[in-house]
Amino acid sequence: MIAANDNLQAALDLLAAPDCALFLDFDGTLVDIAPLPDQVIVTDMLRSALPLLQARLNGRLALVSGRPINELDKLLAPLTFPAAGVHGMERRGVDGVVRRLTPPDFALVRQAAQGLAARHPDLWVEEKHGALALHFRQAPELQALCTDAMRVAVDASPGLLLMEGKMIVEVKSNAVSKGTAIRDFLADAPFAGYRPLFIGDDTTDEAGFAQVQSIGGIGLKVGPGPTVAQCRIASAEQLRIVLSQAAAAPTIGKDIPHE
Ligand SMILES: O=P(O)(O)OC[C@H]1O[C@H](O[C@H]2O[C@H](CO)[C@@H](O)[C@H](O)[C@H]2O)[C@H](O)[C@@H](O)[C@@H]1O
Repeated sequence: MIAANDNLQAALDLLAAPDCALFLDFDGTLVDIAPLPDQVIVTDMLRSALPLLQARLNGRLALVSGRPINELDKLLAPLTFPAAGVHGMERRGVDGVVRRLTPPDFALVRQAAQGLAARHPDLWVEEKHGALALHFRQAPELQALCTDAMRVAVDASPGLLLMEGKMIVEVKSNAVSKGTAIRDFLADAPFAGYRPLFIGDDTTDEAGFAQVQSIGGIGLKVGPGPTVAQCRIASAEQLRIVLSQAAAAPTIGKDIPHE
C-alpha cells in the first residue's frame, strides 16, 4: 500500500498511457542514497523493470542524471539506456552516440574546492565533464564553509551556476539543466510528440519538473521537500515497486503521439 503520496494517480495514469515518454533521475530516485556514490545498490527488481518499461514504451525511456553517462552504464551494466549525464552536458540518444558540450572555465572553482579538500580530508571533490561537485556527506558540519567558498568562486566565473543537492555543492554550466536535457530528447525520435513524465528527487530535478509541466507533462517528486512537481511518491523504494508493476502490466494499446 502506498502512503503519503500526493496526486500520485495522475503520474501512474500517464505512466500507463500509450502517449508516455519517461525520463528518470538516478540517485535518490531509482536507487537509494548511499554514503558514497560508488556504494549505491541497483536492485534486481529495478534491473528487471527498466528494460521491460523501455520495451512497453517503444524505447521512450531515458535517464537524466547529474552523473556522467559512463558511470550510469557501469552501475547498470550490462544494461544501457538513452541518457543525459552531468545535468545535460552530455547526452546519448537511441543511436548510442554520446555528444558532449564544451564546458566553461572551472579553474577558480577547482582551485577553491581542492583547497578546501586539502584542509579537510573528509571532503571529496568529484570532477566531471562540465561540472564539479564538492561532497560533504562525511563532514556535514562543513556545509556552510563549502557552500560559501564555492559561491565566491562561482561569482567570479562567468557561465557557471551553483546548485545545492543532497550533501553536495555542485557547480555546472548555466547553459544546461535537466530541463534542457529533456527538451532536447523531446526534439528527437522516439520521444518527439509524446507526453513527458519526469521522476526525480532533488533540487537539481526541479528544472526537469518545470520543463515537462510547461508542455503538458507531469513531474513526480520522490520523497519530501519543496517542489514544483505536481505529484509526489514517498520514497525510491516505493517508486521501484510502482515501476515494476507498470513494467509487468498488460500493454494497453497502440502508441498515441501527444499533440
Ligand atoms: O541527478 P542524480 O542522478 O540524482 O545524481 C545526483 C548526484 O548523485 C551523486 O551524489 C549523490 O548520491 C550519492 C550516492 O547516493 C551520495 O553519496 C551523495 O551524497 C549525493 O549527493 C553523484 O555523486 C553526483 O555526481 C550526482 O550529481
